[in-house]
Amino acid sequence: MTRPASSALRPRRSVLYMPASKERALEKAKTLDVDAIILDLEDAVAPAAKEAARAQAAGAVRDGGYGGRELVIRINGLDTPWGADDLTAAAEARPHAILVPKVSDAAMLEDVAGRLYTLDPAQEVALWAMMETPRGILNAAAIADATPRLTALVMGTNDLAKELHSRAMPDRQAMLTSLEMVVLAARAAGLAAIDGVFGDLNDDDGLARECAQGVGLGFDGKTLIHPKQLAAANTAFAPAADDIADARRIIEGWEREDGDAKGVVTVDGRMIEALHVDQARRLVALKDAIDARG
Ligand SMILES: CC(C)(COP(=O)(O)OP(=O)(O)OC[C@H]1O[C@@H](n2cnc3c(N)ncnc32)[C@H](O)[C@@H]1OP(=O)(O)O)[C@@H](O)C(=O)NCCC(=O)NCCSC(=O)C[C@H](O)C(=O)O
Ligand SMILES: [Mg+2]
Repeated sequence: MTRPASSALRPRRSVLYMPASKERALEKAKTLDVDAIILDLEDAVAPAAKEAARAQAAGAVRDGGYGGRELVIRINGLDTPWGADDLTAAAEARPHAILVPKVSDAAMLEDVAGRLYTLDPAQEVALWAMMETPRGILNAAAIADATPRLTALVMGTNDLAKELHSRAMPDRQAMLTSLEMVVLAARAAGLAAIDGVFGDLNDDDGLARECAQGVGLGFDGKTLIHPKQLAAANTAFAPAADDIADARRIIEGWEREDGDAKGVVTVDGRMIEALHVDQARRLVALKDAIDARG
């Protein structure tokens, strides 16, 4: 089985949550410089508003108008009164992906994938998994391999901190093991890895530091909660101009020196092997994908 088309390399620098109950936010998202949008039916929506939010999320996806932005609906868990109907409505609306909350083991995701198969046998809709429970983190590798529908793992650092009984610490020290395990699992299975949210809307320096840390850990992008956070993530997770120029020099040097035949060459005095060329090509492809999104 192949992965859904939305698993192709695409920018996920900025992934913005919005409560699907907020019509104004859904409309505003059409104008924002954002790579992906999560229409939330779960924790940001009060129980009394769940059904209206579900209808509004499905309607927004069906009506479109979001251009090249990736559209994701976060459903409620299948163990809640809303989860099964959310899954049906989301699958029928055909977003790029459905985000499953609080995934604790592979069986949970297999269950969702099994139900989704009857709703979307052509497998157009991908699955994303929230990594936000201690069991989920411990099972990260098995979750990442649970179904070919899965294309991204998303950190849920708020729920995880709650479950761990951990405290906010400098540089997210209490989260580091979990963050690294999720990046490891995602990379081993060829999935995207998206970092958790930064909750303080007035701390621009803190957001920039946390984005830089996410880049360093290997994440593809960051989940966000407000439009004012977009620029920081778009900048931090995009390849820098110097890195792109360097990548192009590596690719050109490799081709000029016939690296495929030699196995190893030097470019500007540096040893270059095929792995460096792969890295360089990935960076250039990401930059092209960002430019193509417009
Ligand atoms: C945090 C907010 C509740 C703040 O709302 P508000 O005070 O209304 O913001 P502003 O007045 O500053 O809004 C200015 C304009 O921007 C639009 N807006 C605001 N937020 C969003 C958004 N997220 N997406 C799109 N547009 C947004 C407003 O409509 C205003 O527009 P205009 O009228 O044209 O000027 C609010 O930002 C918010 O609800 N954020 C999202 C909260 C959310 O979705 N939370 C759930 C995900 S977090 C989570 O669960 C993580 C994970 O599971 C874990 O465990 O860690
Ligand atoms: Mg959560």
